[in-house]
Amino acid sequence: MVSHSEHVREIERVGQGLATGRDDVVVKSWLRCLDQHKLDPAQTCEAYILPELRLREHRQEAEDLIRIARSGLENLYNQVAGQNYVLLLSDRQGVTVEFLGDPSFDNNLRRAGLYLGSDWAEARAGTCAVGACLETGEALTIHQSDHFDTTHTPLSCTAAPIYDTEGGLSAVLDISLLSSPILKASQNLARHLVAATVRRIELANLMARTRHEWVLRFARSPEFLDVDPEAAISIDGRGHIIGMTHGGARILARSAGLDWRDPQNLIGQPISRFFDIGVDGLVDLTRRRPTEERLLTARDGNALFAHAIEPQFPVGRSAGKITTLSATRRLGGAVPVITALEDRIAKLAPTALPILIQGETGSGKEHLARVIHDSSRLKGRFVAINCAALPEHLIESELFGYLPGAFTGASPKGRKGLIEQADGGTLFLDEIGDMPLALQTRLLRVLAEREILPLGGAEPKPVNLRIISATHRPLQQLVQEGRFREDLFYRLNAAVFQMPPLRDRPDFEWLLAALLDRHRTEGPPLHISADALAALKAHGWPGNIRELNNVLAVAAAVCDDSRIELIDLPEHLIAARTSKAETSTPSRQADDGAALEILLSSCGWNISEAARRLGVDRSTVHRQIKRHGLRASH
Ligand SMILES: Nc1ncnc2c1ncn2[C@@H]1O[C@H](COP(=O)(O)OP(=O)(O)OP(=O)(O)O)[C@@H](O)[C@H]1O
Repeated sequence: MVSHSEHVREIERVGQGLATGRDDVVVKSWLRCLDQHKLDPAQTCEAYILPELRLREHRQEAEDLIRIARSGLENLYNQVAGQNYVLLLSDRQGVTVEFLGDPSFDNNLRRAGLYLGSDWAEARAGTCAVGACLETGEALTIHQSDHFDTTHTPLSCTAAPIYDTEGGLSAVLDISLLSSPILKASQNLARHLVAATVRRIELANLMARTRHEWVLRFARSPEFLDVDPEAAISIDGRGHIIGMTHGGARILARSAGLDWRDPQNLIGQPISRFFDIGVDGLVDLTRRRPTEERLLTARDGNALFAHAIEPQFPVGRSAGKITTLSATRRLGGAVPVITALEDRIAKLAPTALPILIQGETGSGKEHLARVIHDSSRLKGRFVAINCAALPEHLIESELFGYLPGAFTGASPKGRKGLIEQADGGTLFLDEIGDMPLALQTRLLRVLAEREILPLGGAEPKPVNLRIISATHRPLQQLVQEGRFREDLFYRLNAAVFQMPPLRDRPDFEWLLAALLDRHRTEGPPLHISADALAALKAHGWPGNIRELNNVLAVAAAVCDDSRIELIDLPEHLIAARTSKAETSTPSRQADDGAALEILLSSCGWNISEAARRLGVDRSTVHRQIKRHGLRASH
C-alpha cells in the first residue's frame, strides 16, 4: 500500500505531464481533478453522505430507475453473495439512490461512503469509479490507489453507465469492495457482471417504455437471441428509431459510421439507414420464423441475429393510459394508406366531431370506431348498435330506453336505452344506412338537442356523447333517393373515414400476423407455409378481414404442429391456388367477384353456407352476387 505522501507526489507528477503506469482513464480523471475540479491531492476528505431530506428528493427523482433496476441489482448481489461486495446505484449527479450491502458492516460501509446517500460526483470525491464513469460514459475500475483522495484508497470499485432509451447517461451501477485483493485484474470478473446487469436493466427499461412499439433485439449467436440478447432498439410504426439500449446505440452507430456519443444522429432515423430492412420486414423477424433464419445485415456489412417483438396492446381501455399513438397502431402496418388514416385519427379522435366510416363489410369499420374511442380519452363506454340487425319495432326501445309500463311486455323496471348507456362515451351506429326513416328523425333530435326522451317518458334527459356511424352503403345516394335524411347525413359525416377493402391493403401480412396471434393457443406461435400464404394473398376476400379471420380460425384449429399448410385452408382457396399455379403465379389483384364465385361454387351456391364462410349475413351475399352480376353455372 502506498503512503499518503507518495500518492500525493505521484498525482503531482502526473499533473506536470510526467508518465505513470496507471490506466489512461485514471490519468485523465486525475488531470480533471487537478485542472477542472481544482482539488488538492494533499487534502483528504471524508465521504459525503447527503442529509435525509435531500436524499429523499434524489430517490424520488430516480423512482422509475430504482424500480426497474431493482431486480437486476438483487440478481447481481446474489451472484456475488459472501464476497463482501457492495452494490450502489447512483443517479446522474453521482448520488447513491439504491444500495445493497451486508448489514453487519453497516458502520464501516457508511464511513467509507459505500452507502445510501453518498455523493460520488468526481468534483467532490475526486477520482472514483462512479464519478469517472459519469464523466467518461464508459465502464471502468478504479482500484485502490487509483483513487485521487487517499481516504478512498482501501476501496476497489467497478462501475458501468446506464443509458436511457434516448442515449442519455442516466445512472451508474457500481460494485465495490471495502478491502480488496491487491491486483486490479481481480476486478475483471466484477466488470463483466456489472456490464451484464446494466445490459439487462437497459433492456427492461426499453421494454417497459416502448412496449407499444416494435422492439428489435440483437445477438451475435442465435442461441442467445431469445434468452439473453446483447442489445435492442425500438421502432415506431413508420420505421423510425425511437429508443435503444446502449448496446443498440453502438450497433446503430457502427453500422452507419457514426459516433454513439451523438444519439441525436441515431434517434428518429429510419431503420433502413442501418439495416437491410424496413418496417414491413420486421414481421419476418418475429418468433414465427426459426431463430437461425432471423438474420439481418447491417449497412457496414456485419450480420446479426435479430428478434422482432410486435407492439403489445392492452386489452380495452385502462384509465387513460393508452396514448393516442399506441392505440392507433392497432389499425395496420406502416404503409402510407394506413399511416395517413392513423394521422387523421390522432387529430380527430380527441375532438367531439361525429365521424362516418365507410367500407365494405368486414373491412374493420367497428374496429376503427373502437380505436377512435380508445384514442379519444372519453371516460364513458363504447356502445355499438347494429341498425340493420335489430327488428324495426325494437330499435326505438333499444336506442332510447323506456320507463316502467311504457308498453305491453316491457320490463316492470323500465330500461336504460343504448344512447343513455353511451353517455360520456361513444355511440357506434353500425349500418346506419339501414335505419328506418322515422328513427332517423328521432336520432336527429338527439344530435341536435343533446337529449333523449325514453319511451313513455315526459321529461327529456341530457346526454353527451360522441357519434360514430358506419355503413357499407353509398349514403349520399340514399339521400338522393330520399331514403336517408339529408340533414341527418350532414350531421353524421363531419369527418369521413374510408376503410380500404382487404384485397387493396398493402399491409396484408401485418393483418395476417395480428390475426394469427389472436388464434394462437398455448403452443408455439403459428407458422404459415409459403404455399398457404400465396393462396391467402391471391384470394379476393369479399368478406374482408372478417373472412380472413374466419379462415385463419379454422386453419389454426385443424393444422398440425402449429404450421398452417395449403391443405388447412378452405377448398375454394385451395382450388383457386391449384388452378392458378397451373397457369400463372398468384397475384393479390384477384377480383373479389371472381373470389366470391369460386366460394359460391365450392359450396354448391348454398347462400347460407357462403354467408357462414364469409362471416356475413345472407343479404350481404345476395347483394354482392347482384353487384358482381354472378350466376350459378348449372
Ligand atoms: N386492424 C385490424 N387488426 C386486427 N383485426 C381487425 C382489424 N380490423 C378488423 N379486424 C377484425 O376483423 C373482423 C371484422 O372487423 P369489423 O367488425 O370491425 O368490420 P366491419 O367493417 O365493422 O364489419 P360489418 O360491415 O360487417 O359491420 C373483426 O374480427 C375484427 O376484430
